[in-house]
Amino acid sequence: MFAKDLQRITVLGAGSWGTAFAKVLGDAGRDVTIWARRESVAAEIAQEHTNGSYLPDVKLPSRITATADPAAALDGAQAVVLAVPSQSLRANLSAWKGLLSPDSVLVSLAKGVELGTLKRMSQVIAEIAEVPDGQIVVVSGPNLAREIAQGQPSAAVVACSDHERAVAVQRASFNSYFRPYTNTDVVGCELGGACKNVIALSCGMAAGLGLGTNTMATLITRGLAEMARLGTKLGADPLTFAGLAGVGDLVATCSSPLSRNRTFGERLGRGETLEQAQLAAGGQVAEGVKSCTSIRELAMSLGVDMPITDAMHRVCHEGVDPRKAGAELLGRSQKHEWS
Ligand SMILES: NC(=O)C1=CN([C@@H]2O[C@H](COP(=O)(O)OP(=O)(O)OC[C@H]3O[C@@H](n4cnc5c(N)ncnc54)[C@H](O)[C@@H]3O)[C@@H](O)[C@H]2O)C=CC1
Ligand SMILES: O=C(CO)COP(=O)(O)O
Repeated sequence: MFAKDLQRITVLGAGSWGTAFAKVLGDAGRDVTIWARRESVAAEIAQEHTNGSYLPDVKLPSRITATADPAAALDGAQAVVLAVPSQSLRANLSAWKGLLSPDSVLVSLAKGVELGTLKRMSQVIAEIAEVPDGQIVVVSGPNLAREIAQGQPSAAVVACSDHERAVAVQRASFNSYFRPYTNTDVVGCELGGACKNVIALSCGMAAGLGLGTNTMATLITRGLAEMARLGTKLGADPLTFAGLAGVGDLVATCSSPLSRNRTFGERLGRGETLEQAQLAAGGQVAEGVKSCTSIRELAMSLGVDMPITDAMHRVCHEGVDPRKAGAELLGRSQKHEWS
């Protein structure tokens, strides 16, 4: 039986969002332990209550502790928040598997689709942790880590096929600046989160090319159309894409200079190479760079047309010039808005 009042929560991953979400939980009155890969980051969080590498100038609640030892971090956890990048979730979770309590609620923060398997993060978690879908909760929405860590108001979606578990995570994360809504459409929420990173790359690229608001709005709206096409083909509720995990996150990520994906795209648009943009990202993850390939493959396998995603894959991985990719997008055969 899972605990309806999730009091002891472990966050695995001390990057931007893992740390900001730990703060959300701490500010909601929960006892939080963060696992950090680096000893120095764990020590800084535990002793100074800061994580300067990822969230400079943010003070964390003193009730948050941290360790670099996963066994110590997971001891007694009623919920485990997975806050590592999508493409490393499988390897990390495989290493932690034997340390998880069978009843823990597993909360996924990652926004991506796995290369090779083309699986959503909750599918990877179900496979590796060998837990039923109803034990996995997805958090998604317009949640730029820096703004949330500063206590700026934001809402999110907490999605789980088991409504009671979604409610438990909703209660555990609700505070004066963070307002989570429940949803049972896990597929739609996960695809919204993964696909918007790719569209944010395209918006950044357009900005880097010196293009303005009309282009941006076009990419956001047509990006929404293509993610909804993929989602509904996979059984998602079309309404989800009109919500926080769809249009909400698209608008935030595509328009904010804080977005790593948008920033990455902007560098490519200005003429930097993939390697230069990666170097400038300083190790922080821009998920869209890999997800454009996995989402494109997933769409192709289902016969779903995703032209912006396809263009991003070709720019990032086939050396196509952003200007040429843009011209090709515009020159596609003419069609009805909803066909
Ligand atoms: N930063 C944000 O504003 C938001 C991020 N997300 C999603 O949350 C997930 C985690 O993102 P962030 O915390 O921002 O990432 P980040 O790059 O800031 O931190 C990643 C964390 O994972 C750890 N890690 C463990 N194994 C790793 C490996 N093999 N490679 C790289 N890092 C590894 C790193 O040490 C670090 O603590 C991503 O899927 C991202 O799309 C979702 C909402 C908001
Ligand atoms: O997911 C996010 C906001 O909701 C963060 O976007 P970036 O990963 O592009 O920074």
